[in-house]
Amino acid sequence: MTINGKKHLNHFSLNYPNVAIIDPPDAVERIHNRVSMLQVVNGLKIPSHNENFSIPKQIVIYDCESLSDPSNTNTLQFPVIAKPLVANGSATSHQLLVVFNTDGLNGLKSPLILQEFVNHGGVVFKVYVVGEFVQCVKRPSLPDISEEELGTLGGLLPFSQISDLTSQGHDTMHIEKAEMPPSSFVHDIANGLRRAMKLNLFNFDMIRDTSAGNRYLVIDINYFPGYAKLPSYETALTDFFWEIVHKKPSEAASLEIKECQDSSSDGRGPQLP
Ligand SMILES: Nc1ncnc2c1ncn2[C@@H]1O[C@H](COP(=O)(O)OP(=O)(O)OP(=O)(O)O)[C@@H](O)[C@H]1O
Ligand SMILES: [Mg+2]
Repeated sequence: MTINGKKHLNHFSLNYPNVAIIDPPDAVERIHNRVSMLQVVNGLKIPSHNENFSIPKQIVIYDCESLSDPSNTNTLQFPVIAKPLVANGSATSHQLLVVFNTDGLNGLKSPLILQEFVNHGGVVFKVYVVGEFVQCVKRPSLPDISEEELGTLGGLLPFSQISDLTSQGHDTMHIEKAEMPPSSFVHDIANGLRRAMKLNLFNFDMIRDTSAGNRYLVIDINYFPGYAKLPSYETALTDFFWEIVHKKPSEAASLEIKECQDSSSDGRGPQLP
């Protein structure tokens, strides 16, 4: 059954008043677009830390002809990553390219976003969220691109070929050595995103700027990611679902997300932590 939009959701909830809506479809839809996905990060307020977070500079291109006008792209510094605007799990929406100079812009297909590539030591921090459960893991990422290399590279390269650029591409020592971001910082961002997006089951990718060790950039948010890569995912997910199934509507009334989704008025049943 497809639930596509609020009208259907309300209809569904009225017919099945004891069914809990874990995450509303319109909130999931928001992270299927790489612009609205990261807007939420820009608006996020968390307690102060020595670390700060933002998103990489990016622009959206709806029409590739506009790429031939330098005034549309000269706010960005090369290299940039070209990402399809839509990020919905389809194979084409995850075909990314690194563009090294203006020549490379000719080979792109719209609609897309152009996002500045930030050197980050070849490590991405993947933060998994399951309700109030938060866990950060390190994973290999693209290698840094030096200014010297940049001058020698062609117009653009698909991601699959980037890891061959440097010897770091196949070496995992740098991942083991990489320091984790402070746990309280990660938790504050995760909880802030969970509330702002009104989603419980997602992960986000964060990188640490090599040139400023306390600067983190959120680059991607995925709904219901492959949790199998997360150690202990079975208990995190079963605890979460157990709590939902056993939570009475009256208990749910005091939960934070309830502020944003009034279940008593639309008959959706219990809302979630
Ligand atoms: N701005 C950036 N600077 C440097 N590296 C980046 C940047 N954006 C993305 N990357 C690298 O590219 C990878 C894929 O990017 P991203 O997650 O945005 O694409 P995706 O298609 O949504 O990927 P996935 O299918 O893993 O969710 C990241 O994990 C990271 O290694
Ligand atoms: Mg993604």
